[in-house]
Formats: sequence, structure tokens, C-alpha cells
Amino acid sequence: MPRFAANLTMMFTEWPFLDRFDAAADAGFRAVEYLFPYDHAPDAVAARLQRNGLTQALFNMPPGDWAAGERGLAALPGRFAELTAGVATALRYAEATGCRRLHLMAGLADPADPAARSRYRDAVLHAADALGGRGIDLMLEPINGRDMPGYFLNDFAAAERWIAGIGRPNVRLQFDLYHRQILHGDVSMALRRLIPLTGHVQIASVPARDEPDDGELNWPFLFAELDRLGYDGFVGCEYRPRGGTLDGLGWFAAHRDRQEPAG
Ligand SMILES: O=C(O)[C@@H](O)C(=O)CO
Ligand SMILES: [Mg+2]
Repeated sequence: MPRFAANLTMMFTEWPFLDRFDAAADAGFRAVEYLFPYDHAPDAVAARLQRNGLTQALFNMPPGDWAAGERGLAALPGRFAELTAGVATALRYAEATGCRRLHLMAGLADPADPAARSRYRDAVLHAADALGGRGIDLMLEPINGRDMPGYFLNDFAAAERWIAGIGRPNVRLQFDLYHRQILHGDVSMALRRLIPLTGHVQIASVPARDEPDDGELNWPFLFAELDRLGYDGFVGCEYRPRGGTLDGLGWFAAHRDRQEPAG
């Protein structure tokens, strides 16, 4: 049975951010993820997790100026000092929340540009070593160019090559089925091949990016496939509900009572 994590950036947005933890727990989730916690103090986030018995599955390191359109710093020449400061900030939040996985966003850069490639390598190595010392895994996620035009890491084979080339055991793939389907299709065979590299899975319907109960992908088959593959990590529900979050949780009913409490 997949262990689902509610994505509090996209789900439960009817509530203010900190109240989304309570709402997700009331709906039966035992884990949460989100893009960024940085508008709130680490202790405030940790308190919400604790009082609801929730596990923090994942969050992203600081991405640069998100409001201005930046989508990560790792491949951006000239931003290394900001990147290392961001890694340190993320680690403070990871420590407070007990989070074992952090996603490093690559940024908007040409994946063939030698300067961007060299900076990306340095950034991933720096982050991997900083996290590795604390027993935390570093996630690299290929993202499709329709949602994020110009994103550096826009291909699953490239992500696989980066992970192999970096050669650190704590650098893992963030396998978002939504991006995989848009970029390449062949979702099940890719899962079978890449599950040993995968540290985190995310889901949303394709093409609408809403509840995993519709669209191009066969969700009951894919959830069973994750079980058949022995995947025991989290499955982040990174979707925008069609209407109210609670109204759209019909797909979750069959899973709700079998979610494991935080351990
Ligand atoms: O798929 C996504 O968009 C996210 O997982 C992310 O981290 C960046 O937006
Ligand atoms: Mg994702």
C-alpha cells in the first residue's frame, strides 16, 4: 500500500499554510510534503507535525527568487554562495522537522551549456555532502518544459546520468509520474528500471494535474505496480484539486485506513 504524503502547497489551500497540517491529518494523511516552508519558523512547522503525528516526507531547498520566476539556483553560474546558504537554511528546517529528503531545484539554464553543467555538478556535490553528513537524501527531479519552460533538468535519462556521474549514494531520483508521462510516457517500464535510484515519488493526473483518479494514467495499476516493485518510500500527492480538496479525496478512501502512522 503506497504511503501517501499530502502536498500542502497544492492541496488544502482552503486553509492558511500552518492549518493545512491539521486538515491533512484530519483527512487521514500520515505524511506531508510541500515546496517551501521558509515563511514560517522551523519550530512552528515542527509543532504542527508533532501535534498531528505527521511525518515530513520532503520539501525543497530555497529556489532563489521564486516570485520573480527563478526555479532553483544549482545550475546558475554566479549564485554559488546563495546556494550554499540555502542548503544550510534547508538543513535547519530538516533538523527541526525530522525530514530525511530534500529536493534541490536546478534552475532555468541550458542543459548543454558547459558553465551551467559545471556549476550544477559543483552544487549537487556540495549539497549531497552537506546532507549526507546528516543522513539525508538529496533529490533531483526532472520537470517537464510545458510547466517549467527552460528548466535545466528536463529529461529522465539526463537525471539518471547525473546521479551516476555524481556518484554519491544519497543522491536519488524524485520520480514524478506526471512529469514522466508528459516528457516520455512509458511510465511503468521506467518505474521498473529506475525504482532502485528512486528516493521519492509524486503523482497527479495527466494532463490536468488534478486528482489521481482520471486522465491518461491507470492509477489502480500504478499504485499496485509500486507495491509489486517493493517501493516503500512516500508518494507525494502533488496535484491541484478540481474543486474542494476534501471533495476530491474519493480516490484516497480505499487507502486512508491503511496509512502508517509516523514512526
Ligand atoms: O513537480 C514539481 O513541480 C515539484 O515537485 C517541484 O519541486 C518544483 O515545482
Ligand atoms: Mg514534482
